[in-house]
Amino acid sequence: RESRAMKFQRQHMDPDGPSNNSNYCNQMMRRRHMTEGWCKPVNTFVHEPLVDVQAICLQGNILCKNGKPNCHKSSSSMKITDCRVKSSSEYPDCDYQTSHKKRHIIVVCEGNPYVPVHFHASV
Ligand SMILES: Nc1ncnc2c1ncn2[C@@H]1O[C@H](C(=O)NS(=O)(=O)C[C@H]2[C@@H](O)[C@H](n3ccc(=O)[nH]c3=O)O[C@@H]2CO)[C@@H](O)[C@H]1O
Repeated sequence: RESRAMKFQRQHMDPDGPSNNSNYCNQMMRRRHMTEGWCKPVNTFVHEPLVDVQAICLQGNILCKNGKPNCHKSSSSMKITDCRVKSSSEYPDCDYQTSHKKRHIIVVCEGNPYVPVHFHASV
């Protein structure tokens, strides 16, 4: 059974990325198993060391949009890639728009150790 922390890493961590091609999302969304059963509509990959992303849980504690208190915003901006499914995309041929950005990210942290378990948003 995959832990929530490991699921976060599978879905959102790519420290060595991105390969600078427009097909990055199409490759990575498949490789990380987010195109099975459906094309996950939106997914962000973070191109920073895992320890830096884990450290966010000790940084800016903010209220989540759903009112829960366990969101944390990175103190610095981070290299990310937003993958957004194209309106023309038809399962199982999931086709994504790839957008490389530099943003502060907001993650949900939980558990002991207190680590990222969900990607909330980027700002
Ligand atoms: N405070 C909390 N405390 C504890 N748990 C909390 C809390 N809040 C949510 N969960 C839980 O998280 C789970 C989950 O899957 N949340 S999710 O919003 O749908 C994930 C989004 C994210 O994967 C992706 N996305 C989205 C935007 C973006 O820029 N980049 C990007 O990648 O799209 C997904 C859908 O938006 C769900 O079980 C919910 O109950």
